[in-house]
Amino acid sequence: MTALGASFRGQVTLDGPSGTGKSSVARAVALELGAAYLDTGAMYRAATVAVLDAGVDLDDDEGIARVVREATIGIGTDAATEQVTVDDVDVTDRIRGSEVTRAVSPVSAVPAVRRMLVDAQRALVADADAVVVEGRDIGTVVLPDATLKVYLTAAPEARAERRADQLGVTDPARIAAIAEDLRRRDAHDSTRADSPLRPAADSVTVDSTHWERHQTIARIVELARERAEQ
Ligand SMILES: Nc1ncnc2c1ncn2[C@@H]1O[C@H](COP(=O)(O)OP(=O)(O)O)[C@@H](O)[C@H]1O
Ligand SMILES: Nc1ccn([C@@H]2O[C@H](COP(=O)(O)OP(=O)(O)O)[C@@H](O)[C@H]2O)c(=O)n1
Repeated sequence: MTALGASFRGQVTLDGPSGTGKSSVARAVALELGAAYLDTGAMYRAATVAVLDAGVDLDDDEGIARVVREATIGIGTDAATEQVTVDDVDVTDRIRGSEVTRAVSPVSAVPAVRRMLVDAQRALVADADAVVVEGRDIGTVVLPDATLKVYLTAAPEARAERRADQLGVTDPARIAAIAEDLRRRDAHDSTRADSPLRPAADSVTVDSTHWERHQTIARIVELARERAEQ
């Protein structure tokens, strides 16, 4: 049957390092496929807000796990809206701030935190006929039987430039600091013991270095429709 206009049923996972375009691309792919959407990074960021507000040390794995267990993280699966809450307080803007960005990798490396959030992620998408889920371990751990697994990459310079543009930063010294921050977080995410960032064996790598955003979106929609028809 023809792919054009056909409704998509299945799961698409999008993993990759920071600044490759996962969030913006995944949301657009979900809208185009008429699918639900889950930003798992936003969940780890919300957990980090709870940890920071509790004043727990970032070396204290047990303390971190206790705070995250007691926090109620609210996140929707509608690609058209973005709202994240912690204990009913809206943290949608705060989770993108530099304080949270600096602390999120150590919080997300705590195995007990990952177990809680992975369970929550599976529950959130369990009833969806079609869903796009993005993060670091979605194809490898959260949804190992997904219809299509994409590993999104881009050259480090392109990623830093995109993040700088997104934040409205033009000063070369600040762009260099953003690049260093991405490098440090990717190294932390890729080398942690529990569910490190890596491509799933059955993933398709999409390199967006020389592509416009719309080209990346079109390629992933095409791959998803092809896969769903097989
Ligand atoms: N292919 C692309 N070319 C140029 N800019 C892009 C591309 N993909 C995404 N962007 C931009 O890069 C920035 C970072 O994207 P984002 O979706 O936040 O990445 P991630 O979720 O992987 O960290 C956004 O401003 C986005 O619009
Ligand atoms: N599935 C996921 C998603 C995010 N994360 C963690 O959460 C952090 C923030 O994820 P994000 O997707 O919001 O980050 P960006 O790529 O948008 O910068 C990552 O650096 C990881 O440390 C994770 O461990 N597992």
